[in-house]
Amino acid sequence: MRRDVRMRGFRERTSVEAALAILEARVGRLGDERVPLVEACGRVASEEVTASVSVPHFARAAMDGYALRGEATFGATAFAPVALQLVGASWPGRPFGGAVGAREAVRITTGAPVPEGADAVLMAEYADEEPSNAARPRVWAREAVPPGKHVAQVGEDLLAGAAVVAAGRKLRPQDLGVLASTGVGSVRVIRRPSVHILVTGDELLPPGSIPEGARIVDANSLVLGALARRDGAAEVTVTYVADRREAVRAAMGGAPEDVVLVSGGSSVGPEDHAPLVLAEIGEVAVHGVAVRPSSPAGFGFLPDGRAVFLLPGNPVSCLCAYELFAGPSIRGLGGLPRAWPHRRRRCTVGRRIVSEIGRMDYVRVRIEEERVIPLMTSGASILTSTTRADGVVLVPADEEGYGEGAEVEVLLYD
Ligand SMILES: Nc1nc2c(c(=O)[nH]1)N[C@H]1C(S)=C(S)[C@@H](COP(=O)(O)OP(=O)(O)OC[C@H]3O[C@@H](n4cnc5c(N)ncnc54)[C@H](O)[C@@H]3O)O[C@H]1N2
Ligand code: MOO
Repeated sequence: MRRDVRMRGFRERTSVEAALAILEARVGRLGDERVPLVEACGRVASEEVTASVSVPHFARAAMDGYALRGEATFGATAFAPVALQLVGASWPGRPFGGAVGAREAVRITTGAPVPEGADAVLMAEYADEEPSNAARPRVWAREAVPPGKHVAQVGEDLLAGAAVVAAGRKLRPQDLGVLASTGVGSVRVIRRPSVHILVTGDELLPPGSIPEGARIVDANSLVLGALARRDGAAEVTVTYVADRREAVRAAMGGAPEDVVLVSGGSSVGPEDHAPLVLAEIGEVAVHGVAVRPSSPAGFGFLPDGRAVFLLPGNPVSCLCAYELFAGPSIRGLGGLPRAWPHRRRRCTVGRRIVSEIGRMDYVRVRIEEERVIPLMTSGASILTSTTRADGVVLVPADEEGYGEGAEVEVLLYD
């Protein structure tokens, strides 16, 4: 779709739902790569991993004591202990080589292989060993142990063939431990997207500068970069682009990253080149959304299908447009859930939240004594409205806001 809305304004605006449906249909998951387990935490498994061996793969002692045949201890009590011949020892990594006979026992420590012939472990607390200088040392059992007692059977933790992680699993620290215990050293995970932030605006100075004259300091690249990393982006590159069409075209066309975020220049002013350039080199799918703020937001696609997001320059609009459209797409590319990652809290409206039918509203709110208070703010250039707020309430297009006492869900900023 080619259209130049500059200085004409938006005739119609796309609903947020329709815009999201386009993104869902067109921005799929990236391919996968193999990474060593030490780098796999937080990554999303691209395929199911099954255990090729059981864990443990040998029966092992769960207590320090004596491996024996449970039957041999039947009837043993503190008053009538049963004597067993001590024939050796089994240590973790250094098993007992022989077999345990009917009235024999082997000294064993936790984690050591239970020798052939033995089926139970008598805890050291219930045994008395004869001094080791005895010719044929014996151990006295003061308690009976049934067969199986204190023996971890083969596959008790995990059976060979069982699923260890499912495809789509965001790997937890303990997943890495289980994978390693089955002999796995690396895992296939979904690639994390790279993101290029194109910052337009001749008035902008890079972060770290002191604002002076008519020049202000770029805030959007920091906000966008941090949001993209939150959403799983691997690398984030920032480029400052002059408000000239050729410069915007060169930057947008030359970006090799998986996603391009354009900050500013998205609206209908004569210097708003980004939508036009995108239409020239690719396709504008949406420009102008029924949402406040960030109504001039849009997005489209480069010829190879990579998404370009047109984010309004006003900092709150930029943040809002990112959260609505770019965030779900970046998460989706990396195999993460598209839904907003914010914690949510249900609260009662303490002061009326005003909205307009026909557009979604992104309302910054404070939570005071569990009551939701919308921040009175004059516009989308007031970035401190988002630092003073505890979170945001999204009012759908078919709601006229919420009256005092209504229950709403707050998406928390922290
Ligand atoms: N005739 C119309 N004018 C405007 C409309 C409209 O519908 N019709 N929409 C307004 C709305 S809403 C917004 S939002 C802005 C969006 O415009 P742009 O995306 O073209 O943004 P800029 O003009 O480049 O900048 C707007 C504002 O934000 C400041 N800015 C820009 N980049 C940054 C940055 N990286 N860090 C901090 N601040 C930034 C910039 O200096 C401007 O003050 O259009 C309205 N106009
Ligand atoms: O939405 Mo503009 O996006 O209000 O400042």
